[in-house]
Amino acid sequence: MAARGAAQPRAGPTSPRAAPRRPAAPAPSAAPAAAAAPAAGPAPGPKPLVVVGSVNADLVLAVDRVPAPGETLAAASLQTFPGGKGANQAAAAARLGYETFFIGATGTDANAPLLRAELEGCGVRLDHLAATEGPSGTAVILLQPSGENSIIIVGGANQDSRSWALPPAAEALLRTAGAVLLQREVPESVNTAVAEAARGAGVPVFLDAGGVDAPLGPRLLAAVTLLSPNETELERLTGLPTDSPGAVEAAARALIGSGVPQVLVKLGSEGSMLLTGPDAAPLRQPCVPAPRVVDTTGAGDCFTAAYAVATLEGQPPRRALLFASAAASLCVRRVGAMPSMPSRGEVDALLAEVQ
Ligand SMILES: Nc1ncnc2c1ncn2[C@@H]1O[C@H](COP(=O)(O)OP(=O)(O)OP(=O)(O)O)[C@@H](O)[C@H]1O
Repeated sequence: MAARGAAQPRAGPTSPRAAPRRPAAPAPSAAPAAAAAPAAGPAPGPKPLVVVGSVNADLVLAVDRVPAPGETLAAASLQTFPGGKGANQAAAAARLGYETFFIGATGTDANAPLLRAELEGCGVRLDHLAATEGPSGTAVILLQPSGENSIIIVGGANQDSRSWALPPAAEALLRTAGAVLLQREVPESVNTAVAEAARGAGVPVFLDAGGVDAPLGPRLLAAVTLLSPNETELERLTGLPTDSPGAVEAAARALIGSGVPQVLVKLGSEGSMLLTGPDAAPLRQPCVPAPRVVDTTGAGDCFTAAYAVATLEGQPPRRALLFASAAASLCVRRVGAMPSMPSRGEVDALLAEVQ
């Protein structure tokens, strides 16, 4: 199975990027309402989305098979793709036209400029993208003819503590964001510190559960506003089965019972399910069918980011679920992770078609 956030080889060139635009509606926040702006001054703008997380170079080697110990094999091709769940989600949100900052770090290797350029091309604000001496996060993917992947991950800058000594301006950004979006490809201590800082300032924290197969610490869980696992992650986190809609709901309720205010479960082609509280009925959203599913890599990242954007724009939960499903449906129609994130225009056009 592909590493979460790892890109697959893509056939075509990177799709054209739309310039980010400001959202139409003001972003809701758990923070106390700000004092009204003086009549003569400019109205405060919508608050940005801040994504904190990983950025990777995915090196895809096409091989006949995995080499045996001591054996040297030739690869038929080598392709390098930008990836990492944090970068994928930042790219998805920016492509949807919402002002999005990415806080993370590349290394100082030859892949760093590629990663920076790809994020920039998607319209992501990189004011707080660090360059930590050493390798960038890297996934070496041995892609076999059967489609099976064997993967070696180099944490690189994503796991380097020097990447996470955040400057005061980045910390201030976290406290004034509309929402903070996290995943699990950086150290848990980083996620916990970021989530606590944001939550302490009244900023909603969305956590995508993908990235590492390990329990979530109680401090992180306590600081999260919305947790979004896929069904495998939900099963691992709760130890409960997720093999039927009823079982998924029961497992999601178990997470709510452990203190997480909202749970958004991604169910692949089965769609998604949102629980907004212990007594709330589940909101179920079928997927928006794709005429041809080409590559589901990054669909979960696209979905979580799109849901965060819709929420920041003030869309009610049911509408936000549909918006995220439409974005993810477009994502699975194209190859790759970051290159397959749809533009706002594409999502609006699909929504107009399916409504
Ligand atoms: N075959 C499909 N057709 C249409 N939409 C899909 C399909 N597969 C996934 N989606 C959409 O993408 C969303 C997220 O997909 P999925 O549940 O596979 O996330 P994930 O497991 O986190 O994915 P990944 O790890 O590949 O990023 C689904 O809730 C659904 O809306």
